[in-house]
Formats: sequence, structure tokens, C-alpha cells
Amino acid sequence: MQFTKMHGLGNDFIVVYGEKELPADAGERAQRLCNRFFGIGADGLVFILPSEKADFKMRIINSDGSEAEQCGNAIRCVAKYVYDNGLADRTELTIETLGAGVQPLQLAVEDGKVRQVRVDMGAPILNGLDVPTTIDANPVVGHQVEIDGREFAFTAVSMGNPHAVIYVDDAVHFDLAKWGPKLETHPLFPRKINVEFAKVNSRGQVDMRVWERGAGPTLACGTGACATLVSSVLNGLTDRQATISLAGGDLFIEWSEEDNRVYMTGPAEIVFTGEA
Ligand SMILES: N[C@H](CCC[C@H](N)C(=O)O)C(=O)O
Repeated sequence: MQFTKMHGLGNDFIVVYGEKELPADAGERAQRLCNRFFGIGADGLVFILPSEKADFKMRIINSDGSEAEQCGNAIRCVAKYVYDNGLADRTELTIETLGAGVQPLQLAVEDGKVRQVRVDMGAPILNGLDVPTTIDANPVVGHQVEIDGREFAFTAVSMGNPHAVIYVDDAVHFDLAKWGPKLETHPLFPRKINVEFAKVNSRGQVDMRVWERGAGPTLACGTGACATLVSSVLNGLTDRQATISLAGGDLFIEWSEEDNRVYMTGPAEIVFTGEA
């Protein structure tokens, strides 16, 4: 299998083009190939497939073999892959995902290579039961949960995949490994959840670190950055556009008042190609 190793702010993927549909063993392949010691090493395995509704379709499998509905950093990588490899000759593309349907993207190109991508990530889903959580509220803002004697208040946002955003005093040094897994698998979240720990520094800038469902700590999470911006607006902490600063770098996120859609702008990189 030919693959291209790519990343968005250090959230890295094995990208595969050429399959007509998702292989039946995609989950097993992801577990094997994403392993950082016995495989190529990545946070996820991404398939670029034909679509009847958009230019391309993206399916994303986490490193634990579970399929995610959506992935912000991966969709920017897919856009870069298809343009840089001559599979698309326009700087306005559409990519279909399970969680957000047909998503328009704008590519910023320099010397024939994609440098930045602006993605329409769709409207946030705020009804608690649809995120999903077991909480019948719309929206779920500052919901308290106690874990091992520590209280957390989270805001639940789906960008097609589920997120719980928690505000802390120091996101950069937060102990993700201690608290991330316990929140990811809490019974409040029927399909588990991605957990973002955020520190708002101004109405235009937020530090955020993420424990991802099915992948653990990653250097960046595009849908998590979108969820963090939406949550911060709902909590009255930021304006409707802000820079979300992750371990791997910055994403610029806007939640439009006009169309209620969230726009994410950030880079994507190709690292190497190979055969597995
Ligand atoms: N682990 C996530 C999928 C990847 C999302 C993240 N890498 C992004 O950039 O949005 C989930 O199971 O929902």
C-alpha cells in the first residue's frame, strides 16, 4: 500500500489515496500502521475516496482503530494532498465527511504548493443528547462532573465528532495523561469524547491542550480548536474569532454569526511517501 505521511501542526496521519471504498480491515490497519514502534507511527489513518456529492470523500481512523466522524487537521492534509499531487487544479474544493457532510475549502497556494487551508467545518451541534452526552440540555455549558475527588466543569460541542471543553488555570502544563482517559471514557459520553483543556488569555487568544478520543494526547486537534472557540463564545470568554494556540502551533477559528458555521484556517505539510 502506497502512503504519504502528513501532519497538521504535528497531528500526524498516514494518508492513502486510490481505494474505491473504505477497506474492511481499515481498523486493524490503523492499529498496526499507526504504532510508533512497530509501524509507521501516526495519530490516524486517512483514506481519500471518491464521492458522489463532493470532489473527494475523507474517512479517518484513529490510531486505536476506531473511526471518527470528522478531523480538522486531516481534512487540511487531504486538501494539500490532492492539490499538490495534481488531482485537483482549483483552489476551491469540497470534501465530504461522515460528520459534517460536504465541506467547502479554500486553498492558499505558493509555488504550486498548498501552504494554508481555510475549511468550512459546518455548524456546531450543541444539543446535549446529539453531541452525544446523556445530558438533556441545549446547550450543555459548564456542566459539573466529579472524578476522583476533583470537580470539572465542561461545555459540550460536536463538530461532527464529540468534544468536552474544560477551562483550567494552566493548559500548557495540564496533566493530560492523568485526567484525559477518565474523561474520555466517562459514562456521560455514550460514544466517548475528545477532551480540551483551555486557558483563555484574551478575547482573541486561547491556549489549549487536547486528549483525543481514540488517539490520546496529540499536538493539535482541529475540531477541538473549533469546539474550544464555540465553547468560549458560549461562556462569554472570547469574541467569535480567535487564535487557538496548541502544542503544535496556532489555528485561527471563526464562528460566523451570519451562517452559524465555523471556519478553521491552518497549515498542512507532507513529510514523506512510502510503501507499507
Ligand atoms: N480523535 C478524534 C478524530 C481526530 C480529530 C482531530 N485530530 C482533529 O484534527 O480534528 C475523534 O475520535 O473524534
